[in-house]
Amino acid sequence: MLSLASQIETAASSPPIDAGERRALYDAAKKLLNVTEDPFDTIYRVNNSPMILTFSHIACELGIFNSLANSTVPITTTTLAQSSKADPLLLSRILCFLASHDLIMEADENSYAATTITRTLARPGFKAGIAHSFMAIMPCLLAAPQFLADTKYANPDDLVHSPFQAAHNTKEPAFAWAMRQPRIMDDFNLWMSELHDGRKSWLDVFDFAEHASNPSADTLLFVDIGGGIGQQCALLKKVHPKLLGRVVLQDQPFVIPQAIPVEGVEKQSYDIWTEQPLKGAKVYYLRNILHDYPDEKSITIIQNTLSAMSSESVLVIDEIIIPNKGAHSRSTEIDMTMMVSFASTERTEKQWISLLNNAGLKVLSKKVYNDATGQSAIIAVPDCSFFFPPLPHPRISAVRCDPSLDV
Ligand SMILES: C[S@@+](CC[C@H](N)C(=O)[O-])C[C@H]1O[C@@H](n2cnc3c(N)ncnc32)[C@H](O)[C@@H]1O
Repeated sequence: MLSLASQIETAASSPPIDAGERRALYDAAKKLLNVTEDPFDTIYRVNNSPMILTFSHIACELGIFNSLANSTVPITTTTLAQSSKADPLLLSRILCFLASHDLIMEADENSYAATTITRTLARPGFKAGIAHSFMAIMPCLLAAPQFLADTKYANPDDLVHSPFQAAHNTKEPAFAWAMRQPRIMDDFNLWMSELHDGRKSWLDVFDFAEHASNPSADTLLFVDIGGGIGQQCALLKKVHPKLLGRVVLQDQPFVIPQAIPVEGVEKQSYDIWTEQPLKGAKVYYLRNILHDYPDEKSITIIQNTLSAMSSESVLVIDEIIIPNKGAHSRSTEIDMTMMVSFASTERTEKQWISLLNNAGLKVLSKKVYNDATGQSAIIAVPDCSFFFPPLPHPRISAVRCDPSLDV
């Protein structure tokens, strides 16, 4: 055992560079931690976990991670107090806490330096993520126990009656409320951009060009329904710059003006509770929309889209699929966030299939593109057999004969 401990020490002082090797070592170390943790360590870790978020947020606001990350030499508490304008005594206590949790390194008495974690926390998008979690989500988590007790532990499914409304003292849905909070929206958008920037996306697992099959300039190529500020339209244009056809971003009237300007992307105000006005697009796309709503409302959104689909159309649903067994903590954490802030849900594979079938869709394929979160592209078309008289849909007839494609 001693030799294993010293091997771990060696690995810690010189971690592998290869991403795969690092991940394997990290996963193994986590397993080891879980089985070796002393009960007192467990209870203190659980009890005090909100402190990490709280004081990381405070340190971000004071610019501590940035100052350390930008310096090649350790910085004293006095200098950090001068640059942050915080009381040196207060700051010394916060720095001591951060160092004890390895978020920064104690180089000497009252002197600190950056670690890999410090540099991570100094990234603008990650800082924004911390601020968003602290200011928007944490109050909902605090309100959740009383809210769930008051509602007799019913599964929250009303987006204007969730811990969010109790926490933020509002009657509005979370998004409508957030739109009037510039700091929250700025942090959220920055955080979402950082989360998805340069990472795998649905376009890595869905062959858009093949599906579009030689579009012309006026082909309605892509409609991103509830597409927010238009990151996926921008991504599509970046990945397929030469593809002809119309790319349309749809969202609420107050969101559309905030969309990022991208040449060739049309913007349209559209309300998802009404029939889709753009008919016969090659690809309709819903990303992180259905997880905001319970099944009944999700079915309405899907059917409003379905009514516009032609035999050439597919619906791409870009959402987390939680495996029926063995979910990753990243996806269950997002599920809890959905519960407390939108009274909504991430869905398991079984729940997705049931929802989509009930909405009159047939799933052609589902492809996971982020193993940790289970974020996936679900490709679906109208299920002709659901309708009477049946709709002609060439893709369906082929698929329906091949039970191996059933997911
Ligand atoms: C969780 S965000 C997802 C945004 C984007 N699809 C993405 O994945 O980044 C939900 C989006 O749905 C939009 N939305 C909410 N209610 C809507 C409505 N009634 N009509 C159209 N869009 C709506 C919001 O404005 C927001 O942009």
